[in-house]
Amino acid sequence: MIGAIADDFTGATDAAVAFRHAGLRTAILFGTPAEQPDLPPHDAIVIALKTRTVDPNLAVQQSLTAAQWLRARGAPRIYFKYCSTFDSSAAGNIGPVCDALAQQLGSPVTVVAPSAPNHHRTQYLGHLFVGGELLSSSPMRNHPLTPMTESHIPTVLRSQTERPVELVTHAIVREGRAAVRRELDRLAQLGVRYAVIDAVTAEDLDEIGAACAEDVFATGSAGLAGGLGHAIAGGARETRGHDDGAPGTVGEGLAAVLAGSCSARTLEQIALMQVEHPSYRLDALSCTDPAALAQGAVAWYDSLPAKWPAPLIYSSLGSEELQRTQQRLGTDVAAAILEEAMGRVAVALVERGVRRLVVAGGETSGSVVTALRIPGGLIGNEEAPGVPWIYTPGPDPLALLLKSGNFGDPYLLTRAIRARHVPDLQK
Ligand SMILES: Nc1ncnc2c1ncn2[C@@H]1O[C@H](COP(=O)(O)OP(=O)(O)O)[C@@H](O)[C@H]1O
Ligand SMILES: O=C(O)[C@@H](O)C(=O)COP(=O)(O)O
Repeated sequence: MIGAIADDFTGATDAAVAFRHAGLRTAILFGTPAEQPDLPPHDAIVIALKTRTVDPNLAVQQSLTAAQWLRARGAPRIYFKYCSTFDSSAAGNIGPVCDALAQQLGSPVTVVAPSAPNHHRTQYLGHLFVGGELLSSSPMRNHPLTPMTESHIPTVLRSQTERPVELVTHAIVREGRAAVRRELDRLAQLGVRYAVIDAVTAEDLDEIGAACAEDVFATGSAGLAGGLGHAIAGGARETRGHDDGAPGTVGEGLAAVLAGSCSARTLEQIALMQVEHPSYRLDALSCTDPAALAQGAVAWYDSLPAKWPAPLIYSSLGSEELQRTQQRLGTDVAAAILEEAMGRVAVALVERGVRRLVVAGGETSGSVVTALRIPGGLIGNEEAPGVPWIYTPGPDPLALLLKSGNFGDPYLLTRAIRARHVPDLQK
C-alpha cells in the first residue's frame, strides 16, 4: 500500500490516475477523514489537501495529520505530490512540508522529482522545462498565486529549506535503478537530505521509482507517482491504461463548468467554450462580497432558457487584467473572494439539479469540492491525460471533472460537457 498526500485537488486526481495506470487500485479522499471510511479494496490512497498556497504552518500541520492517518491505515510509505511545475511561493510550501514529513517519517534522504513527461514537464541538470521552454519563460511566470520565475529546482528548494539539497543528474539516472540507489545512499551518508533528480522520460521515472520504492518517503509530481506505482505493482509498462472497473461513462445529469483558473490553457478552453455556450463572469472588482457575487451568478443561471447548452461561470482573466484586480484588492483577498463565491455557486447549482460539474483550477477545485462537502470518490476514465472523471459515493452521485489549469487540449471543456443527453438546440 502507498499513501499519497497531494497539495491540491487537481494534483490529487493526477496522482490517482498515475497510480491507477500503474495497476494500483486507488481511492481518493478529499481532506483527511475524521473517521475510518469504508473504502473499496485498494493499493493506494490519495488524500487531496488544499495546502499549496495556505500559510506554511497550516500546510505542515495538515500534511502531518494526513500522513499520520495514512500510516495508521497501514501505508508503510508516503508520497508527497506537488505540481510538476513545482508551484510554490517564496515561503513554500514544498520545502516546509517536505521538512516536516521527512522528520516525522525518519527519511534519511528524500527524492524530489517534479518531472512529468506525459504532461511535457521534464528536468535536465536541475532545470525544469515546460514543453520546449524553461519553467521561468513558460506561462507559469504569470501564475496568479505561485508565479515561477526560477527554473533551477535545487535553487528553488534551497530557498525553502535549510536542509542540504543536491542534484542527481540524468547521467546517473540513465545508468539505471542500482546506480540511482547507490547515489542516494552516498548522498545520505554525506548528510544531504534532498536529492533533486533529473528525469526526461517515463522510463527514467520508472528507474527512479524502483530505486526509492522501499523508501519511507518520496516526493514529486504524478510522474514519479507512476514510477513508484510500477515498482509497487511489479507491473510492466503495458499495464498503463488498465481499467480497474471504475465507472467509465459520464452521468446523465445537467452539466456546468466553473472556472477560476487563469492559466493559459484554461483561457483558450474558455474562449472555445464561449462560442456555443452561455457564460457569466464573476467580477471581484465590481463586488467584493462573495455571497452577493455568487447570488448574481445564480440569478443569471436561473434566467437561462430551460434547454440551453451547459453554461460556464468563470472568473478567469488574462495576465494584465488579473494584475489590475490583484493590485486593487490584494492577491490573497481577490483569490479568497472568488474561491468562496465559486464554492457558493457550486452548492446552488447542485441544489438546482446539476450533476456533472467541470471545474477548472486546482485551488478553485479545492474550494468547490470543500463547499460541496464531498468526502471522496471513485476514479473513472480520463477526459484528458491526468484529468479523470470522479464519481461521488451515495445514491445520487455527482460526476466531477477537476481540471488542472494547464491540462487538457483546447476543446476539453466543450467536450467534457457535451454528453449524449445535453439538449440539442437545433432540434
Ligand atoms: N479575476 C481574478 N482575479 C484575481 N484572482 C483570481 C481571478 N480569477 C481567479 N483568481 C484566483 O486565481 C487562483 C487560480 O488558481 P487555480 O484555481 O489553482 O488555477 P490553476 O489550476 O490554473 O493554478 C484562484 O485562487 C482563483 O480564485
Ligand atoms: O502536476 C501537475 O501539473 C498537476 O497535477 C497539478 O498539480 C496542477 O495544479 P494546478 O495547475 O494548480 O491545477
